[in-house]
Amino acid sequence: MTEEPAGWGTRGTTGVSFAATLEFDAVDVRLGGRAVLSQFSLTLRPGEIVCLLGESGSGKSTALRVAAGIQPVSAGVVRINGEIVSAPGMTVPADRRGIGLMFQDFALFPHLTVLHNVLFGLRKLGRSAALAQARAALRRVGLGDREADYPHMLSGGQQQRLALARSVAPRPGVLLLDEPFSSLDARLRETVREETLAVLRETNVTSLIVTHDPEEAMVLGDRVALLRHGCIAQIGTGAEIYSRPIDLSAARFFSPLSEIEAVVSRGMVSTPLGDILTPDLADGTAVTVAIRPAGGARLSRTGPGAPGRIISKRDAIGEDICEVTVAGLDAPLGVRQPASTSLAVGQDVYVTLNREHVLVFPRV
Ligand SMILES: Nc1ncnc2c1ncn2[C@@H]1O[C@H](COP(=O)(O)OP(=O)(O)OP(=O)(O)O)[C@@H](O)[C@H]1O
Repeated sequence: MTEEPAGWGTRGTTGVSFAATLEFDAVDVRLGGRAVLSQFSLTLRPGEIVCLLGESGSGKSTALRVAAGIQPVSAGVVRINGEIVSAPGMTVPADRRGIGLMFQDFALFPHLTVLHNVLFGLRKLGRSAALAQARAALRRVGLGDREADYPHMLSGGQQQRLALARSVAPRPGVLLLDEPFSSLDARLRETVREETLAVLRETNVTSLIVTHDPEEAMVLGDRVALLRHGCIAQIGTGAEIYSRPIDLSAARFFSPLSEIEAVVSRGMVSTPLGDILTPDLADGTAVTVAIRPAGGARLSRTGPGAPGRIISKRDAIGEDICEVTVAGLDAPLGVRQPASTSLAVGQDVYVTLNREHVLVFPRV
């Protein structure tokens, strides 16, 4: 097992795929008598990267298995490049869909060398073309000098790179990735994620990535689809979903929130942290005001602002994570802000809201 992985290969040297469209059209999947996917519709444009984000059990992996042809559908159709590949009673098998798969456990063949793991997916090519394509893919992920090794001789990060090389070497039209970084430690994950994204961009392969990590989805996806109970609750760019979540539960998915209940009066809601204009809501509407720890409120030693007191403070890398009591609030307010030596537990501070990171949802 190698502890320190070597760097990745030269960017821009991956073969290019003929990117395909992938379309789920009103797909239902029933398992064990329950609806796991329900009227699930989603279209990926050629070369687009879409992340499926959702709670455990929301149906993300099932959607991926449907696209892969491993899971039959109970209703609806799936099309790849306009051709129906799944319909009730008809499932084109995975190896005839022009897709690549990458799973969280990498699913490498332990008894095959690094090179033969990649060659496995290139059996349809002639020997010399397959070798050239496999070696180019291995060089691109920085494993050009490891082709005779076996997977167990690679570090976790290198195994991930081998899995990526193996899945893009055949130049699939669609690549399906299920939690591809979840087995890597946090330090490695960021680099591997960046380089994987570079490879996906270079190959221009249409990619559907399953993740339960909102930050990962925002970093990777051209669009992010938020799945809830087997159908898409919201879809948009990561920034759109983060800044304009459709409801409180979508907002909670991205970060913990401090929540204040209030009622709209004269076009605004009054909170212990100040007034918030709500021109789109009728007077008398009961709302939840949700404040994000990162950016929602700011602490300073001098006013203006609502007076509060820091009751806990943790040091994250470059950030302070504080809890602040404010008169009139039922629970302490969570605030993350750039690290400052001037803030300490027990200290009196002033709290100001940043409207851009404060969300107001009508209560249902
Ligand atoms: N073979 C099966 N029989 C019955 N229920 C199943 C079967 N496979 C999956 N399910 C159920 O379907 C639901 C969705 O599963 P799925 O694996 O797609 O969710 P997920 O969003 O990928 O979750 P996770 O993030 O935990 O992997 C879950 O409630 C699961 O228990």
